[in-house]
Amino acid sequence: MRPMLEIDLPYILVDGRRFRGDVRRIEDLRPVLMDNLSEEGDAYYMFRDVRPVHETLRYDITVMPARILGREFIKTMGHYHDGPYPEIYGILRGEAIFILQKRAGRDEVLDDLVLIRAKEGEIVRIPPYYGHVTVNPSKSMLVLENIICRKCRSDYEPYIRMRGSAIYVTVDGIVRNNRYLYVPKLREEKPDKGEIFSLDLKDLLKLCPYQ
Ligand SMILES: O=P(O)(O)OC[C@H]1O[C@H](O)[C@H](O)[C@@H](O)[C@@H]1O
Repeated sequence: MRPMLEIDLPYILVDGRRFRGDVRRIEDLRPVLMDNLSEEGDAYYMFRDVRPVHETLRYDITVMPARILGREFIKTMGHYHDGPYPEIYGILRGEAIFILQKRAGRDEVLDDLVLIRAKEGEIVRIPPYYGHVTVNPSKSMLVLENIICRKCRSDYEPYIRMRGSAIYVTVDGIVRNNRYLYVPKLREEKPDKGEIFSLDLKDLLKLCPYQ
């Protein structure tokens, strides 16, 4: 069942419990943005461990108000995981574009690039070894839920070094990031229907391989 959620930034109430989020600022996003920007302010809010799932898994909520940064729609920093950890996202409110990419040995050479458009009531799975960025391409607030293995750490360095993912989602459409040396043809995939709390625990436990 989806959580009862009230948003009063920088706080949220999840099933009646109040949490204060960690804030990702526009200044933090600067190194991964297409355009050079002098703007400042809050970009998005990350609320971690806000509902129990299982001792090995963490459930987070991310709230990203709509905003345009230069020509780009607001997005997450982007990261790879430090091991073979998949991740599952659900869209609680709004619309999202997920950009997934898989490296072929070096940060600047990819062997897969995938775009997934998802809206409220849909699920997106991040496979092991895929880096991922989530964009809010709309005029409304995006609210995401995600479940991830507690052991998993995020590696932001490749996204900072490459100045974001291989493509940017802008008001003029998709723009290629020319810092990448080789990028395969962009594939578009569909999300699944559903909410992550309706998934089987057996399915969710696959998020923590080898335990
Ligand atoms: O870590 P970022 O690229 O900024 O993305 C933001 C989100 O990423 C992960 O999925 C975390 O589990 C979330 O807690 C976080 O809010």
